[in-house]
Amino acid sequence: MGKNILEFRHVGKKYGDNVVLKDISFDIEAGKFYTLLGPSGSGKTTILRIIAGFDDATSGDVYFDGQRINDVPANKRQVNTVFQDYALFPHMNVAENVAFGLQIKGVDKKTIQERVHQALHMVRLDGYEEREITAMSGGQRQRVAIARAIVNRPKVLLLDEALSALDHKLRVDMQTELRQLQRQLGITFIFVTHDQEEALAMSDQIMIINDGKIQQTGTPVDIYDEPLNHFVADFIGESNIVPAVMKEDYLVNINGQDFECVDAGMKTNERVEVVLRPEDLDITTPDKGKLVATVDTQLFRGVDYQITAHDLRNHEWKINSIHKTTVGQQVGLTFDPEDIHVMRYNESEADFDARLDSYEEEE
Ligand SMILES: Nc1ncnc2c1ncn2[C@@H]1O[C@H](COP(=O)(O)OP(=O)(O)OP(=O)(O)O)[C@@H](O)[C@H]1O
Repeated sequence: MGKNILEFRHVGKKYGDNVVLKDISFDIEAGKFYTLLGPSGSGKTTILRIIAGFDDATSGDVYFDGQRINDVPANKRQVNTVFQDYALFPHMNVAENVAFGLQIKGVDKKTIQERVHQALHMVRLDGYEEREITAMSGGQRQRVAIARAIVNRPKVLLLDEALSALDHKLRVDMQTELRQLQRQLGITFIFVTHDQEEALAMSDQIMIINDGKIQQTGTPVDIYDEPLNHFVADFIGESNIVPAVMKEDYLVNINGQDFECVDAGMKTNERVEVVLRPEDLDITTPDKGKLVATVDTQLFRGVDYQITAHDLRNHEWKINSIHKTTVGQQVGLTFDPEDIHVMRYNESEADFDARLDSYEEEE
């Protein structure tokens, strides 16, 4: 484990009666690329604002490099922010925009010039010093905004939906660039997005937030393969999420049938949810399938077919397969027991039983 640059301990935030963050604790390791991922209104920007010092936590403690910083003003923190709209000064040229923060701090002219030069070089904008902001493209403005933030040599760079104003192609290019820049600079990036593909592609660690609570923190692979709860499994990628009951440590009853699974440490008769990703399911003949289903839709996607099918209990399954089917065809669904991911069920038992009942009644 590396050193923590930032720690939240039981941080809560309220605006009036509106509870926006609920007892949030996490550690941010120095030099890594973190992504805060969650739906609109989940509290991502609020976390960034508390880190930057633009907003106060209502309760709890925030530590930066081991020091409590709740009362340290924004301009005294070693943190810079790249905003969604970049917030550049339109009446200044590129170099003046990047130099602004250093001028405010009273840094001497020669040093400013050197550092502006360096910062523009880092974002591959050498030679653009005199260019007016209004004569720069969206992607170039994005780079100026990043240069303006890194020129201060912050220990942590916060990026709030920093790529969302760019078109798709440029956005994908910038994802690679940002990732390279972070490695080159070796500073901690905390990137906010509601785009899961962006989060999976860029991050060392993803923190999934919903409803003011951290739902799960982990590497992209952890989050995708081992979601902790229904929200995470549903939010990241496509999933089949099915209520099920544990029979033994390694046996789970799905849809009235027992399936071997990896021992996930659940109790016998525990109510669980099972996640099977569409790419983990495949199509075979009905006699060879673990489940029998009827194809409802099929979409050709170049590399494979995206298929939906309903089983004998009328439950819908999403399958990605290289095997072509026809709508209305009866097929078998296969999967490898190792790909069954079992999750603890967080809702009340009554809710679960109602869901299981309705599922079984569909027969
Ligand atoms: N200054 C404020 N006063 C009152 N409520 C606020 C204030 N700022 C944010 N909120 C509320 O706090 C909640 C979380 O907002 P926040 O901006 O952190 O969400 P977010 O996850 O960043 O969303 P988005 O992806 O839409 O930017 C929202 O319900 C929002 O309405």
